[in-house]
Amino acid sequence: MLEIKNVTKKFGELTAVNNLSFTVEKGQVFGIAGPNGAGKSTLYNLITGLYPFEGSIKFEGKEIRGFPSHKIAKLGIARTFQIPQTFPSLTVKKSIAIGNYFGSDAEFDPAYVDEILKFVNLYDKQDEKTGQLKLLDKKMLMIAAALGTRPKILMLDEPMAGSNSKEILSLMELIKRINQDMGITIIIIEHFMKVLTELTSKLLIIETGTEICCGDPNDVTSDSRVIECYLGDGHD
Ligand SMILES: Nc1ncnc2c1ncn2[C@@H]1O[C@H](COP(=O)(O)OP(=O)(O)OP(=O)(O)O)[C@@H](O)[C@H]1O
Repeated sequence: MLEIKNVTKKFGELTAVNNLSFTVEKGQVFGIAGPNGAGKSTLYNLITGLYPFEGSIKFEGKEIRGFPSHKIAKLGIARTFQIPQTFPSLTVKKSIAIGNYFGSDAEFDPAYVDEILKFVNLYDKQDEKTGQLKLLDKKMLMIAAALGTRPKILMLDEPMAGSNSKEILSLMELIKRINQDMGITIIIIEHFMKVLTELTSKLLIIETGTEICCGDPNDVTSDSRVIECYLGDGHD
C-alpha cells in the first residue's frame, strides 16, 4: 500500500533519513521506533509532502514524491503530531468537521462527523472548545480530526507521549478499533516497546536515519543490535 524506496533526506551536512526502504501492507499496523533524533518524524514529514527528498514513495502504486501535503491528504494519508495540535477556539465537533470538509474529496457528511465523535468517545463533549480539553481528549480529538479526512492510512507520531498507564490502555484500544473496525492501515511511531509489540505486526527500528532491523516485533525487540541502540537507552 505504501512503498518507501531508497529514501534519503539531508539537512545541510546532517543526514536525517539515510537510504530507507520498507513497505507497509494494507490493513497492517506498522511500527517505527528508534532513539531520539533517529529520523522518525522526518520520515513522516517526507511521506506527507513537507520536504523534498531523494528516493521514491509510492502510495497504492502511484509515486507521490513532489505532491503537496493537501493532495497527499486527499489521497488518503492522514497523520497526527507528538504534541496535540488543535484550534483552541473551535469546538470539538467543528474541528472534526473541518477535517471532513477540507481533507477529503468526498462531499461533507455531518452524519460521518457524528459517527467519528461517537467512535472516539467525544460525542458528549462535541460543543466544548478544544482549548479546554484535557490532554487525553486533545489526543483523541487530533486522531478524530485525522479520521474526519476519511484516511486509508493513519500515521500516529508518539501517541502515548505524556500519558499515564490508564490513558495508554484507552489509546491502544482506540488504535485497535480504528484498524480492525474501520479497516484503516496504521503506522505508529512509539517509544514504548510494550505498546509496539502488542499493536504491530511489523516493526522497523532506525538509528541516525538508518535501518537497524525490520520484521516481527518479538524478533526485533530481542535483536542484540536493537537492545544496544534502543532498549539500552533506558526504555522498557
Ligand atoms: N527542519 C529541520 N532542519 C534541520 N534539522 C532537522 C530538521 N528536522 C529534523 N532535523 C534533524 O534531523 C534529525 C532527525 O530528527 P527527527 O525529529 O526526525 O528525529 P525523531 O526520531 O523523530 O526524534 P524524537 O524521537 O526526538 O522525536 C535530528 O538530528 C534533527 O535535529
